[in-house]
Amino acid sequence: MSDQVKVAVAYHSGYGHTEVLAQAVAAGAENAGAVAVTVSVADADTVNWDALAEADAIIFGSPTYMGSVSGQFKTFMDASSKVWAEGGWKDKLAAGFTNSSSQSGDKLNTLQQMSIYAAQQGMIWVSLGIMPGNNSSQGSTEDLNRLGSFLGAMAQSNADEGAEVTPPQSDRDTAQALGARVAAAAKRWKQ
Ligand SMILES: Cc1cc2nc3c(=O)[nH]c(=O)nc-3n(C[C@H](O)[C@H](O)[C@H](O)COP(=O)(O)O)c2cc1C
Repeated sequence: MSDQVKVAVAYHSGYGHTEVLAQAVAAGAENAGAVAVTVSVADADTVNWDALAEADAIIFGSPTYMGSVSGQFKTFMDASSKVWAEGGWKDKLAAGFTNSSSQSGDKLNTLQQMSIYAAQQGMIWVSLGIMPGNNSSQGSTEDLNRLGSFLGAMAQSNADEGAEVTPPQSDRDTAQALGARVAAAAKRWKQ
């Protein structure tokens, strides 16, 4: 067995904003020494299940649509019931990120959904591990974790702007930090 940690980022993105974050998460994992791969789950029939099976950690990403994961992400979750039946992802690390247009937008529900899903799969949930930013007179929207999440990484994309502009750099950096944290945790977990 190779010592190098493998991190897979399993994500759906309808309009590209969450995809930018998926790439940031993967970059963060790679910067921390892991091999990272992004796996689109937009079409449950063509998901790269092998890449997910080979990973030491899977980081889930979905936009928040109607206060929960997107329909496509939920279809992927349901399609993974075969993996669940076989305990295929048991003891892998898991984490999550989400993005929506409102500051809250009920993103917490999406991360909770992902963490319960990971628990059902017998996975071990890794939190964001960054103190809340932008919550004092000294804070700013440029802070890491500017939306103050603990369970996973949250991002906010203005509804009238494309993924080349929004979410802002602070959210991309927060996603990158999540990828690095999971890669480091997976390295320790693997020893
Ligand atoms: C069907 C639908 C439902 C949405 N529901 C929410 C929501 O509950 N809360 C919110 O803040 N934004 C909501 N949005 C906005 C998206 O979360 C936002 O546009 C996000 O950046 C889309 O990410 P994507 O480009 O990766 O699909 C919704 C958008 C769509 C299309």
